[in-house]
Amino acid sequence: MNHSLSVQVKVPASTANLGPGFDTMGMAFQLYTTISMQLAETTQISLSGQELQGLPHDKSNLLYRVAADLFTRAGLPQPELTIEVSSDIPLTRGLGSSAAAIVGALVAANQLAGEPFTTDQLFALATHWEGHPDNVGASLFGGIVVAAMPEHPDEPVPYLRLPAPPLQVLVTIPDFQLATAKARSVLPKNYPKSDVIYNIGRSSLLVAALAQGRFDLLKKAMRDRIHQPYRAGLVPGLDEILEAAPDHGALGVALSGAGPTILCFYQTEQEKQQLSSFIADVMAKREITYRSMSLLPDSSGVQIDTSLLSAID
Ligand SMILES: Nc1ncnc2c1ncn2[C@@H]1O[C@H](COP(=O)(O)OP(=O)(O)OP(=O)(O)O)[C@@H](O)[C@H]1O
Ligand SMILES: N[C@@H](CCO)C(=O)O
Repeated sequence: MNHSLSVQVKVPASTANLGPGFDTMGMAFQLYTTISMQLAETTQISLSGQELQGLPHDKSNLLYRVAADLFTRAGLPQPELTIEVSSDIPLTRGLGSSAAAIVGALVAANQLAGEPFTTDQLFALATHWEGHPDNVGASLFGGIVVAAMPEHPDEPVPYLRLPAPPLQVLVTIPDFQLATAKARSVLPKNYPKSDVIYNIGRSSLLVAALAQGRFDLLKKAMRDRIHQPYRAGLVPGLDEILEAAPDHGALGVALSGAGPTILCFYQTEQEKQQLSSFIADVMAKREITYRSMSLLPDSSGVQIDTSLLSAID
């Protein structure tokens, strides 16, 4: 355990699924949560920024629980920690806030614990906490990560990373929260074979299209029958935007993660303007307030900055 180390990590937001790649594909964004962590006499958690309002300041905070679990798994005593966190990632909106928190807490705690775990082991731990590898993989490695759940909990997460595509993303973030657990509770237990085949075809095509830069295929490859149709009832306007955004400038369109954020890929300013006014019309018809952001993919994944406290004292 390194008592004199202070570590700061900067973790990107992410989108999951990209349409058909349910629980399998993630892409990181240049929008970040920053976490500083050091060993202390008593645990203190300070949160700054609008996005983190209402989260707990005690040991029930997700960041502390994840960090403390890493210490236990490393055979170390429960730590007392000073944690400072600030975030620009909207909470519970489908932009991977929980994945960024989990990845940040694991990576920071691993540094303080003397790096007992490899990055691939941290990926497995993050997947265990989040329940699926898509958002956490993107936050950890950056770019696009394609990953599958391991067949046994002790096995590594099989994954491949693709470079971030040279595309921009317009995210439409409705002014309401949608917890992942709720958005998963509306999904059926079983699917018709035709829907499963539909999604296998499209997610395979999507990975190949992204790998070869064939962005003309995104419109067709990003369609989905496994989760978006069931979640449409929770996200007003989603159906219409999924259907018509490609006719209004989108190269491809999907629900971001579990929603309610909707993402559209675009390349030119003209496409962005066209999309923005189409989405404004759809949302106005349903009286849904929202904010938009233009985001770029992140290629770096989690970034670690360590300093010895004695050096800065
Ligand atoms: N920085 C943070 N510190 C502590 N807890 C956090 C932090 N960020 C997120 N969380 C926890 O994660 C919850 C949100 O997780 P949830 O999976 O519902 O949404 P999301 O991760 O933003 O969206 P999605 O998984 O669809 O991309 C918050 O309610 C909070 O409990
Ligand atoms: N793949 C997950 C992402 C949200 O955590 C879902 O769609 O439920």
